[in-house]
Amino acid sequence: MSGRFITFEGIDGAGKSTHIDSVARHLRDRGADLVQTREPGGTPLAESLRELFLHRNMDGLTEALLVFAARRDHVRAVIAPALAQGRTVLCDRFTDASFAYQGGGRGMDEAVLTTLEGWVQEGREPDLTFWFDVDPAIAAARRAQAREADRLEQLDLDFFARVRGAYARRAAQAPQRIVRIDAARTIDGVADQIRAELERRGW
Ligand SMILES: Nc1ncnc2c1ncn2[C@@H]1O[C@H](COP(=O)(O)OP(=O)(O)OP(=O)(O)O)[C@@H](O)[C@H]1O
Ligand SMILES: Cc1cn([C@H]2C[C@H](O)[C@@H](COP(=O)(O)O)O2)c(=O)[nH]c1=O
Repeated sequence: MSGRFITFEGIDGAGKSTHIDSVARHLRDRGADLVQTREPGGTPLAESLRELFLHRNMDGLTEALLVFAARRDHVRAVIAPALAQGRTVLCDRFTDASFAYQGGGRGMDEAVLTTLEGWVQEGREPDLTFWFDVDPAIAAARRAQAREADRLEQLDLDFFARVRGAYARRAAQAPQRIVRIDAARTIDGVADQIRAELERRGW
């Protein structure tokens, strides 16, 4: 039996990383054999591409080609084998981020992204995606408290408003898969929403 593939999405600083470990604990306590990973990244090659992606200037198409190249290696080497073994994969970002950042944020043609998605994923997509939705100004304030900004995090609020809008459109297109989390709430309030969704699914 194929394992479950769960992804975590949202604008930078929405709070995804804060909650992935507790989702992992919740699922392990219920017997899941887990793989925790992230994008861009998750393999030595994809982590090298991540460093280039986060720190070198490039246009939207180059960004898309890099994240999908990293994804191809990650899917082949980590995600597909784990799912084939019946393991649960928790991934901090996946292809929804490409539609949100390169599509919504950079204005890339979605048809190009859809073609890359088809080549790279060969029909595989997440079973469940938690979309951490928060106002870009709140996310920016959280990031400013937490760390130095990387290349994308230095972009303005309009960029993140476009990214957020693209996530909202993706969620509307896939309401069974993409679950909106109100990430403006307290950390405990966000954790409650996630736990409720996992329990609703009996996971
Ligand atoms: N609900 C919340 N309320 C207040 N602060 C929060 C909340 N969730 C997370 N934070 C804080 O905001 C900062 C960013 O959180 P986190 O790193 O989890 O975001 P992220 O979505 O993973 O960001 P990125 O995608 O850029 O890595 C951290 O300092 C975290 O402690
Ligand atoms: C997968 C993916 C990611 N991005 C962007 C989104 C973030 O700004 C960074 C990753 O950093 P994080 O700390 O892991 O959130 O990369 C993107 O633009 N396109 C993608 O497909």
